[in-house]
Amino acid sequence: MKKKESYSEKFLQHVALNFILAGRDTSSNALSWFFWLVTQNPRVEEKILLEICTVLVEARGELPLGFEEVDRLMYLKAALSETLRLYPSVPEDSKHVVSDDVLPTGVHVPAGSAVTYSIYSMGRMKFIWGDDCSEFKPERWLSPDGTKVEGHDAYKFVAFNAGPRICLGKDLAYLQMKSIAAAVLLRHRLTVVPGHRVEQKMSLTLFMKYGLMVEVGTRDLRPILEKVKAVAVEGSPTINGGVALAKDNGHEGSTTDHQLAAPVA
Ligand code: HEM
Repeated sequence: MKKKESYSEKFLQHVALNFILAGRDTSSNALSWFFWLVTQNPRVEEKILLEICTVLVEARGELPLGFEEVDRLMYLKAALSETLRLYPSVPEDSKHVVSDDVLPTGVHVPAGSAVTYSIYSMGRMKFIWGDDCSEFKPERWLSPDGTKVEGHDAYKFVAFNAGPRICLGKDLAYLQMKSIAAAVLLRHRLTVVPGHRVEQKMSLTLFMKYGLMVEVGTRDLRPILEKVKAVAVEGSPTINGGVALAKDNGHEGSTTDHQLAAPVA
C-alpha cells in the first residue's frame, strides 16, 4: 500500500476524473433507457408507482425518500436491472492479455492480444434469459413472493462486470437511479414526443442517438393512492405478486391523499 503523501496531484486528478466519467454517462444513459421503457410499458409504470406510494404511505409521506425508503423499492430496482440487461450503459468491455493463457473453452489467448465480450449480447441471449429474453419484464428479477431482488449468478448479468473488477460504483448507481426515477415519476407523467425516433448509438457508452424527447405532464396520483388504500384495507400481502403493501400502520386517516400529494405536486 502506497503512503498517502506519495499520490501526486495529477494522480488524484485522474482518479477524480475517472469517477466523473465512470459515474455520469453510465447512470444518465441508463435512466434515459429506463424512462423510455417505462413510457412503453404502462403496466410496469403503475407497479413502480404503487410501490413508491406504498412506501411513502407507510413512512413519512414526503419526498425526498430517505435511504431506508429507497432501499425498500425492490420492484424499481428490478426495473432498473431489467433496463441495464437490455440496454447496458457499457455495451462491451475489453481486457488486455498480459501473458499467454487458455480460456475455459480451450481458446488460446496470446500475450498482447485483447479479449472483448459483448455485455449487450449477453443480456439478450435465449440460453441465458429464456425465450422471453427480448421482453421488458422486471418480474424476472424478483423472488417468487416479490419481496427481494434475486441474486442471479454473478456472471450472468454483467452490466457492471463481475469478479474482482466489478464496478466500484454499483450500489451508488442504484441509489442515485432509484432516487431520481422515484422523484421524477411521482411528480410527472412522461410521454415520448410523437414522431421522435429512439435509436441506439453504439459508443463506449450506449447512448440514445437523438436523446429522449418527452412531454412532461403533471402526475395525478389519486388512482394509485386509491389502489394502495384498497389493498391495504383488504389486507392482501402483495400487489400483482410483486410489491409488499401498506398495512394499517396506526396512521389510518392521518396519511391522506392531500399529505402525500402535496410534496410531490
Ligand atoms: C448504471 C451505472 C453504471 C454502470 C452500468 C457501470 C458499469 C461499469 C462496468 C461495466 C465497469 C467495468 C469496466 C471494465 O471492466 O473495464 C465499471 C467499472 C467502474 N465503475 Fe461503473 N458503472 C456505473 C456507475 C458507476 C458509478 C456511479 C461510479 C462511481 C461513482 C462508477 C465507478 C466505476 C469505477 C471506479 C470502475 C473501475 C473499477 C475497476 O476497474 O476496478 N461506476 N463500471
